[in-house]
Amino acid sequence: MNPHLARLCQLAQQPSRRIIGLMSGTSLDGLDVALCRLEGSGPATRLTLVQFATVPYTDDVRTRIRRVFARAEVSLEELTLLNAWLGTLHGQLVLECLHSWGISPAEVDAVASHGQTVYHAPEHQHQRHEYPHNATLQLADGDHVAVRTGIITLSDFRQKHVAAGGEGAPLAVYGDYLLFSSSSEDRLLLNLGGIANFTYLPASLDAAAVFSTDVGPGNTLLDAFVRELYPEHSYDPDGRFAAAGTSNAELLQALLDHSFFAAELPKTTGPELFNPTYVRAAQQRSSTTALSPTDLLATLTEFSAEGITRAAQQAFGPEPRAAVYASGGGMHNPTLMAAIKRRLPRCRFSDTQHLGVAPDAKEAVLFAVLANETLAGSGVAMGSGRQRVPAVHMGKISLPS
Ligand SMILES: Nc1ncnc2c1ncn2[C@@H]1O[C@H](COP(=O)(O)OP(=O)(O)OP(=O)(O)O)[C@@H](O)[C@H]1O
Ligand SMILES: CC(=O)N[C@H]1[C@@H]2OC[C@@H](O2)[C@@H](O)[C@@H]1O[C@H](C)C(=O)O
Repeated sequence: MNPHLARLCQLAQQPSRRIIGLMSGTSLDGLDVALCRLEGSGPATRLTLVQFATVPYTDDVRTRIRRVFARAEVSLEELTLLNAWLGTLHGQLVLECLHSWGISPAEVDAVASHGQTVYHAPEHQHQRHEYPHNATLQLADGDHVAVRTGIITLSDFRQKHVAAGGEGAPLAVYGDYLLFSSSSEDRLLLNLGGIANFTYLPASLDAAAVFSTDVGPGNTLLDAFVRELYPEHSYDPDGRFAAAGTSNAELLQALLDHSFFAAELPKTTGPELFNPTYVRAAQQRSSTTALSPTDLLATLTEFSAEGITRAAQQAFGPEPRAAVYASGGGMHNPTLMAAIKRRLPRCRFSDTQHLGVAPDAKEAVLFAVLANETLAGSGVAMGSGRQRVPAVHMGKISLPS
């Protein structure tokens, strides 16, 4: 028997596993590396975050990813080269993190690697009728991570979700449900990444009512315009630029004038739609092309907050009431957080640290949970409910040799 397969069987039967979750999100700020200890599986899962680091990307890495990122047309050569290069880079960054933590690769059971989304194409967005299905593409091939680290690697989690009829995202729902459900309160797990999304976890613990949805832009538009208007910054530091401006009602209205906001939940989106071209078209339509930089950023901040609010109202009526636990980089932007809180006055706000998981680590942790389910679980069933995707095990398995 292939010794790696024997090792896989052994892993599946162990009472606990050490799994490194890797996430490289739409903000391209770096690679999140979360070393987790997972006991059990399914609703009995117990997670301990042992170590966490965000390894910042160099300008060179960002530039290479941006050459293909969210672009409908790219060089096929570039895409091919980047896929292998990013896989090796992610593997190397895992080794460097382990070295700095004083942990040897042999002490890790598996890597759960999300890779880098370069194009997300739900059917409602691509509208290519000759392809009547959803699609999404993540780079950083798992074989390269496995060979570089010597650790069994699970990767490319989103394809199975698409194959089972989903949009390939948000996958947060499965981990959120297993880790953060509580019978004491209705919870909204709000992640403010490049794209914002939330997971609803009812106090009833009814799996059929649980769902996760993208709601619109989080930081992606803010980051893009800050980079253009203030080249020395990559994001609006503590929301200061937006706080110095005034939101423009006409532009906000034009930004919200898209079928995505009325589409049924759950739904997904990405920077393929919400990008500077989208904003400029809205500025043209609303005759607001001459807006000052701070007024533009104030409006984009309100736009993100309003997208979240509309999705919450769509799900729960005009006055949503829940305990909101924030995560993702946008929670460090007080102007954005104030705009969200103002619109959802009946919600109570805190962050996932209060649930035992550092907010910046949450997405990487969730991929470790997905890998744990694939290795040792029996499948998180949500297909009968609002999420409308049958239970599937996600992630392809790469052996190190
Ligand atoms: N102090 C801060 N002030 C304002 N914004 C901040 C601050 N710190 C982080 N951010 C925002 O958070 C972003 C990074 O967020 P995060 O790492 O959650 O994104 P991501 O994981 O790439 O996104 P996604 O979840 O969409 O894949 C930064 O680009 C910036 O917009
Ligand atoms: C296609 C893709 O990579 N989507 C990401 C992105 O970043 C945030 C939002 O858009 C979410 O839908 C998803 O990531 C998280 C981790 C998810 O799947 O839950």
